Amino acid sequence: MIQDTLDFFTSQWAYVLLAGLAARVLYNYFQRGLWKVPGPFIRGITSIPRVLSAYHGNSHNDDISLHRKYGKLVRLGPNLLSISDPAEINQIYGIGTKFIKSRFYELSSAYDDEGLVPDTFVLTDKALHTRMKKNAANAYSTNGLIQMESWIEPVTERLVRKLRRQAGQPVDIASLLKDYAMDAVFAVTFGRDFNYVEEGDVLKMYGVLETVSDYMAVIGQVPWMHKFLLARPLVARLVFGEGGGDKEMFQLAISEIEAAKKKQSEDGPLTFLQRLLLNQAKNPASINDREIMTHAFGNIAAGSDTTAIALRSVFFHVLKHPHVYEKLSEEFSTLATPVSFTDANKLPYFGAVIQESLRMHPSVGMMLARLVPAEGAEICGHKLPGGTEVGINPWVLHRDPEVFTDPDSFRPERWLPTETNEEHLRAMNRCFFTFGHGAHTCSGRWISLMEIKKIVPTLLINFDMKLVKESEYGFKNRWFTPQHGLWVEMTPKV
Ligand code: HEM
Repeated sequence: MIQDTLDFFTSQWAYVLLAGLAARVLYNYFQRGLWKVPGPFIRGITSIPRVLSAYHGNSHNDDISLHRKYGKLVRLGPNLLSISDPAEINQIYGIGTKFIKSRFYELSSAYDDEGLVPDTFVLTDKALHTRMKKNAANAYSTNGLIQMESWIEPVTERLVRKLRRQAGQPVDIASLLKDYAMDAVFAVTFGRDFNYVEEGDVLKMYGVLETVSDYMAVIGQVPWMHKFLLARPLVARLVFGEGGGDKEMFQLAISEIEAAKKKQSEDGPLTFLQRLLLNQAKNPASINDREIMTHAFGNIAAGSDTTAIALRSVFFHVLKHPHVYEKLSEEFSTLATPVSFTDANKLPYFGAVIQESLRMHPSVGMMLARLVPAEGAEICGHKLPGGTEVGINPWVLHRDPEVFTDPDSFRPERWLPTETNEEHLRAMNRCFFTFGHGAHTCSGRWISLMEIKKIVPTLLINFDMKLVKESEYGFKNRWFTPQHGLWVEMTPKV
């Protein structure tokens, strides 16, 4: 009997394979009642088109097109739904939400001898997440920020000096801005930097961060594969080398903590790290060394590429639109030098230019994915079962014409009360997703805004800037959306 069955399967293997495949396709499509959600049929049966879209670095445009065709809720994969509906923001991302981060984030989770490193970016444990948010809140606050500002000053001066040396020839500021952002985030975090602006990637971190970002973008669409890939120590060693990847960054953060502990003082402008050590000295139970290390490491991983992308977007859009350049230069003429964050933060047109540049080109190009809680949820009129992966992609929401009129046009004026009424402005601000939203909103938002608000006026005050070789500007969506080829001619003003 058994032999007969085996004989049947071996002689008819092609049909058996086809039947298995058909069963899987049907299961994918009809599973969990998601078949009623609008979207292309193929997206409901397999993740392959989604993986390919991510691989080609164009998933933001694919997602925008799908939403324009299918509406506010679109099925992007068998268990993956994209949402572009302001009415659903609170339910999914609000402070008290029951939705947690999806398995997508496991791909960037780091582990040490004690287990999962408690990086707020990946935590699904709400209590631990709240503790981590709280124990560094004053270091990320605008109050803490003013203290950290002076640490960025030497980095800003260094960049200006370098650009002066390169005057008269086209300079690709895309890579320079990345070096600047790296030095700046090191400077505010540790009170010292590694002179990326002059020396380049001395710590060999760019390759690691790029690999992680590429990996998240593509394998993040099929996160079950992670356990066969970088989650395996052997594979991680093959990709990053012995002791490579996050381990070296941890080590760096740990040695900075040890050094900072030796010269701890409340005097002078505090760095991010000193602020956390002070919190620990005042209330040892509130934060331990491992948590301090995690925050410091998180700053470098989360705060360099993202800020560089934002800076490139601001410069690209300003240089591409001469009337914006002119208006901005006029506003900057009121600023004293060196430019202070407090002064720059008061300029309304500059604020609008930043907001619009970050709307046009958010640093994160894929959905901020969450899991529907076990009891299920109703989203855009559809009852979704627990465990469905849902999320809003900043690129999609920012191109929603119901929220942002003429969404493909760069128009800073839309953010000013002279053009947009209070109610609509509130709605636009709620849909501004560049820094995420709610419980997991970006902790370092003000650190990056401080960097932007200092370096943009500083460069435009010091140089006449002209965009050249515009066709070389572009980007691939790799979860992060890092642009390349921002060629500029810099002419010193004095
Ligand atoms: C323009 C620059 C930046 C952008 C566009 C940006 C964007 C984001 C986004 C979208 C998230 C939320 C991810 C999610 O919900 O899944 C996030 C989280 C985070 N960002 Fe940023 N970021 C920027 C700069 C920074 C900087 C400079 C730092 C640190 C110095 C930083 C630290 C963090 C941390 C720690 C989180 C995790 C917060 C949490 O989950 O509670 N970011 N960022």
